[in-house]
Amino acid sequence: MTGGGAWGRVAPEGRLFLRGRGRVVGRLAAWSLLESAHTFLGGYGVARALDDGFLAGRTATGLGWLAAAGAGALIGGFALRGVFAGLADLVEPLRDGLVRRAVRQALDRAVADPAGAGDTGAVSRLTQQTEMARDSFAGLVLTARSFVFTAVGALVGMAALAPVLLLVVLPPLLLGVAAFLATLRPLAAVQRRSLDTDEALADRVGKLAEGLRDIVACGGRTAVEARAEPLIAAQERLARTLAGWAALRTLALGTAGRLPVIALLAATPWLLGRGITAGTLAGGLTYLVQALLPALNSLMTALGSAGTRLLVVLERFSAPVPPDPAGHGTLKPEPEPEPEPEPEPEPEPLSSPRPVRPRSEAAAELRGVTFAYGPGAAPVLDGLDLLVRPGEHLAVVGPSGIGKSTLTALLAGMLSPDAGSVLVAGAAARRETGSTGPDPRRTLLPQQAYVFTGTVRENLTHLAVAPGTPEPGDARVRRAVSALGLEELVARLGGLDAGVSPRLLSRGESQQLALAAAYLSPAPLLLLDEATCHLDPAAEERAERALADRPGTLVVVAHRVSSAARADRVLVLDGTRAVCGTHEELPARSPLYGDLVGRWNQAADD
Ligand SMILES: Nc1ncnc2c1ncn2[C@@H]1O[C@H](COP(=O)(O)OP(=O)(O)OP(=O)(O)O)[C@@H](O)[C@H]1O
Repeated sequence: MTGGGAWGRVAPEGRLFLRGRGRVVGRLAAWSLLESAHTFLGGYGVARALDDGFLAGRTATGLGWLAAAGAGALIGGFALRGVFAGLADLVEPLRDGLVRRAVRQALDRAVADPAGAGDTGAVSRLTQQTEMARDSFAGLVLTARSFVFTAVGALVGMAALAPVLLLVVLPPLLLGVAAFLATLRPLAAVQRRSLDTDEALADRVGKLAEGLRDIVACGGRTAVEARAEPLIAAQERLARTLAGWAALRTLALGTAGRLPVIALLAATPWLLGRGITAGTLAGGLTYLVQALLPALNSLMTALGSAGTRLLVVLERFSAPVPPDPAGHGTLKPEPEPEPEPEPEPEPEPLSSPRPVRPRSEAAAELRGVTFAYGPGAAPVLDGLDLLVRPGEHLAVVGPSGIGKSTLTALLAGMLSPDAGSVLVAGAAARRETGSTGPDPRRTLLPQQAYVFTGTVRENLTHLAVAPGTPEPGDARVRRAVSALGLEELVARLGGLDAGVSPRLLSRGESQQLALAAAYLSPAPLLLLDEATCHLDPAAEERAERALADRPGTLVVVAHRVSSAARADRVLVLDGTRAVCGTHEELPARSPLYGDLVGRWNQAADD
């Protein structure tokens, strides 16, 4: 929406509001007229005091005229009292009307979307924004009225002193005011867009912050950055535009405020030549410097700040209430760029130009790894050796808190060992600081699945998006969906290009989407840290088999014995001891594993 559009919606309502309040406006105008008398007397008194009094040697007359000007100031003060009383009658009904409207909007939204998060902006509209509108409106009425009646008093005064003064003063004054007024609409439009973009950015960054750990762990930085960047760039552009308009406004203010004074001073010899007296000149300057310019200054400041603020706030109140199942409020961010068309032909999984491990080396290796969370803490892993073969499916089991997640974090390069080394594809596991984008060597899926607001397709392919690598094509995405058995879920969500709202998904459904994303990831090593814990045994089996069949190595932190039984080998963590072997041979070598299997079988028999 543009500022012009906002104005178009707000202006008729504003006219309607004022039309119903003719008497209040009339009372305000009457009090303000008294202010004009004050302005008139200010300049006229000075001119007469000089010409008829002090310069003519009649000091008493001069003092008399100055006293008259002073009395004008008293009248002005009295008038202002009446103005404030009238102002309350105009401003309070506006506030009441806005409060009523905010409540109606919140109710309408709740009725339109009973399952939604509700109108989250209603409280702000009811409190802060209503007060903001009231203050801005009061300030605007006060200054606009003051300017109009001061200008009337000053211009009538100049005309009474010598109409030729108007010839000199009016052109620069009108030029500056016109230039200033011309900046108002574009400025409001930019401010409105800037506010929208700022809110959209805050919304997006807030959501990203919630899943930051998972984004880093899953190597989703590039995909996430690609989505936030257009908003940041738009905000930067708007800030520059705003600064440009603000500079123009300052220039206009300077023209209207200072140029008439300079013009009057520059025209002094010409004016004196046409019989204008020193007192008349002093009176003209008094009108400009003491009345017109301060009033103009206040008006422009109020219009520039309170005016545009009022426009933006009122526009929010007059916004229709759209059904918003995602609960994102009524504001629209800058449109995001259309996604690039999908390149064809599509590459096969793992055949991307990224680093591919040589077949001969270990997929991952721990050599004498010791790790503790802190210098004084007991080590979680102590001298652990482990070699994960290329293409192997390894399950890690052990009691809660034994160090399974710590092990996957070391393999994911998120932690560094205190002693020993961790290698992935033959190189140190630690990710280089500053590296961005999906990790080309491995993908870690934590228990808390990362699903973001975007399309189903984006949620499935974000781990496969990297600079220089084409996105997976439709056929590959559908293969992943079918391998994981997600056809029904994808259909229910509305297809690959339908939007996903993470809060509407169950934890199991989120995990299934994340698993499909891992399936499409080209990284040769997949690390699943209880990433199937919200799936039923059948869905878990299907997912694990699909991921194990995918070219590459799979390490799974298993929370069911059935999951371990499917793996090529099982690593049992038991205290600081670790035993590794096949599901069949392990019960004889690890009492803990034997116990686990025994209890599992018994539960199955029951
Ligand atoms: N960030 C941390 N700071 C300090 N201690 C930690 C931290 N993370 C884990 N620990 C501790 O390290 C030990 C191993 O934790 P870890 O999460 O690796 O175990 P786990 O086997 O994965 O447990 P679970 O099966 O419950 O997830 C636990 O005692 C845990 O309390």
